[in-house]
Amino acid sequence: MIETRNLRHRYGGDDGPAAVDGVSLSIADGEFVVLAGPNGSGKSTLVRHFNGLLDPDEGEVLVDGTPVSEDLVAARTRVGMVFQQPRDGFVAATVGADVAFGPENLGLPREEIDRRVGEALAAVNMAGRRDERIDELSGGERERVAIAGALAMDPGHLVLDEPFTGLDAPARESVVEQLRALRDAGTGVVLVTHDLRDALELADRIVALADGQVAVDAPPAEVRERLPDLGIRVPPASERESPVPGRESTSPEREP
Ligand SMILES: Nc1ncnc2c1ncn2[C@@H]1O[C@H](COP(=O)(O)OP(=O)(O)OP(=O)(O)O)[C@@H](O)[C@H]1O
Repeated sequence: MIETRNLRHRYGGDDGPAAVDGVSLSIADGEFVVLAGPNGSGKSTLVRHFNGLLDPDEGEVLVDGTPVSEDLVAARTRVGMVFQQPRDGFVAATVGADVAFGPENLGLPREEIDRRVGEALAAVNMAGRRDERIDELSGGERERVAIAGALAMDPGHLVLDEPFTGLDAPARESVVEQLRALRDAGTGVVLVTHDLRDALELADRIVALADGQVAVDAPPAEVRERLPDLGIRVPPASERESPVPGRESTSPEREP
């Protein structure tokens, strides 16, 4: 369980505007939450509190009932993060070495590290590719390696911040499939996006931010009509129900 209680975050000291402005949320184990909202609404700032990458100015964040500030290691073990455009986020040259980095830092025995790396790569359809160089992979494959790196920590919740940015339609579809499989295996997922094309049918719940506050928090079916008013693109029903890979490769609202 991830909980925020009246969480407030200001960049630039006490006088700065609140990027996250009094957010109270509970995310249950195994829940698939899509965190939506227009550019600058506070999504990335909010999720960076889930494992202590940022400190609250007010309020608190708890993971499994323990304040993140009291046990940073527990929060980071329990909540895995995959950042936007992971191109710069890799720490090793090869797939296997990169995915092993987190478990190695936990000080786990070599056999356990190997087991975790194998399972994590299998979960993202990258089994047998440990020795490949990351700089020779496609964007979608890199994204999957980044997800595997987070999975190797055996997290209860996986947080992905705009994982579809820069991916073409087949690569997006592949990442969506991995997320669906994770959800079905019981891993909680928090998917940050301002574009719901790929996400709506996966979500148990949509949380939409506006100006750092929760504007909507409800199951997808209940919120569809309200999202466009918040600047959130909602796919037409036909697009959601029968996605055709390759049909669209750009979105006017996607970031450059
Ligand atoms: N490091 C920073 N320093 C100062 N202000 C920041 C910083 N990071 C974000 N902000 C500001 O905080 C607000 C929320 O930004 P945040 O990145 O959390 O929003 P977001 O919803 O994730 O946006 P996007 O969809 O563009 O990624 C914005 O006004 C942004 O300009």
